[in-house]
Amino acid sequence: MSTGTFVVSQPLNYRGGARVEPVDASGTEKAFEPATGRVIATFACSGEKEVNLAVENAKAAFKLWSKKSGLERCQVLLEAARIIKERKDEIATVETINNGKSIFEARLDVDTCWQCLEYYAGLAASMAGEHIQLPGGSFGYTRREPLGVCVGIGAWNYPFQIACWKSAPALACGNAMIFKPSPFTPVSALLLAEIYTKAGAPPGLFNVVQGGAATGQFLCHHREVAKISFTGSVPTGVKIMEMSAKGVKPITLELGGKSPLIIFSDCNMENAVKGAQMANFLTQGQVCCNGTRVFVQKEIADKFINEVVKQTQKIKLGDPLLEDTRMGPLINAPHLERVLGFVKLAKEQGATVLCGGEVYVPEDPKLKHGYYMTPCILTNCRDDMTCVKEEIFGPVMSILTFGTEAEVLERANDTTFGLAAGVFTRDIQRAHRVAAELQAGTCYINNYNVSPVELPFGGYKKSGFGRENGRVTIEYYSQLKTVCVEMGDVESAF
Ligand SMILES: NC(=O)c1ccc[n+]([C@@H]2O[C@H](COP(=O)([O-])OP(=O)(O)OC[C@H]3O[C@@H](n4cnc5c(N)ncnc54)[C@H](O)[C@@H]3O)[C@@H](O)[C@H]2O)c1
Ligand SMILES: C[N+](C)(C)CCCC=O
Repeated sequence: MSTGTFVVSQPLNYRGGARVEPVDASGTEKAFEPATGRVIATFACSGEKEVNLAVENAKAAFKLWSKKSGLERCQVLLEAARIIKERKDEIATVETINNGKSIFEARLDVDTCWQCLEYYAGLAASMAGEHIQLPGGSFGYTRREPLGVCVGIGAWNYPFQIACWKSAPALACGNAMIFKPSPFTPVSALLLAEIYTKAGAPPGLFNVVQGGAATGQFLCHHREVAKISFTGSVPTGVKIMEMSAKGVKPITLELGGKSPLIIFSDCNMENAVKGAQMANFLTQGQVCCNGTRVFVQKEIADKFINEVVKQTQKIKLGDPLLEDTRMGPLINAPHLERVLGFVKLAKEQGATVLCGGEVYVPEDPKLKHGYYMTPCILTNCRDDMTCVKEEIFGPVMSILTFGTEAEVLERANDTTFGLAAGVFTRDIQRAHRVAAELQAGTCYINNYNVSPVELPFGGYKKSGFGRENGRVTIEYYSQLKTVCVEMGDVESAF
């Protein structure tokens, strides 16, 4: 498949094990190919009736699935992981076309998806409660039980990955899921739905409903939805929290960030430069945990800046489906305008643009309506500038300098966000001391933005709560029942 050729003609909702059109479409949305600006799908948004039907389908599947043993659930997840691996190139291609990230990156994303399914398949088979001995031969035991119908709501930057990171632990624990992708990236979740069905999941176990805020609200308010896992911005996260409070529903919130990356003078310079690029330019900078506030110790600031600018200017930008491309277009025209607006404001507030920050028009004529910009590095930044305080969600790195460890820690933590942080140093004691002090859900030492599925991922402060990946996520998709067993007679108080 090449850029400029893909169109979706099949329905984009999935329920009861098949693609369907919503029964009560309320408005339509268009999905684009950011590389060309072409419309690749026009789809109907789901209304309340369609959401109700998805919940009914999910409930029916939950009845069957929740009775299965952990090993039986493990087998289905392993088969789904195997199919994802087998169809890796196809899934990555669809992701690249609809999101704009390079095919090189999209393939890495797909790896984190089948790995996630394999990981939770393993945990499904070993999930167990406890047995507790009580006086007189009585005893108690705990059962780890599923919650029921869970809702997943996703952002557009990692469409397939978000669907997998939510559904794999949910299904492993015995739940059913209804997933609502971002209306910007509706396509790849359907591939996951078909894969689960092919792998042996009962019809209705994993459903997809399309739409925007209104569809999301129907899902969140639904009486029979037991849990919501949300990935998106802080303002929407606040709304999700309000809706879940009304129904007393547990939620996981994976929200935005403005993470610090601290580079000490004793770092390995080559790795620090690579780390800063990993922290800022994956998926065109549209990454929640990006380390966009790059604090560099004064002694090495000039050398670091020269090197990071040199390496950034070499990044191959263009058609995201070409093998050697490393950065594609941003998600859409309004978002590109927004990111360019941040660069303009940064200049007005006194920052210096060392490279990039401009619209890029590739030579290939079919790409001329795409949403490209050159990766940008800002220096002469201050902590009070908008580019340093707000999540830009684009390829814009702000460099700040610092003197001491105490000073940089205070400045790094001076944010309402707390998703991630990073430190580059050769001093092993300092590395762990700094990681312990950073107020962030994930701290990287001498690397950035790697995502092993074995490690929990999630935020501190306004970046959210709850975790994805890792063993702990089982806690967020299950509940504990205590069974208390009397082996003697009742000693009544009356
Ligand atoms: N922490 C993480 O793991 C993580 C991962 C990816 C993205 N993000 C964050 O996501 C944001 C970018 O994504 P976005 O622009 O899609 O976010 P967004 O908040 O605009 O939308 C996220 C999802 O919520 C839905 N939605 C919007 N309003 C809703 C409502 N009132 N009720 C229910 N659902 C509603 C949208 O349709 C979409 O599916 C960034 O802030 C980024 O940092 C966080
Ligand atoms: C895979 N990453 C790079 C850690 C991103 C996770 C999801 C954030 O937007």
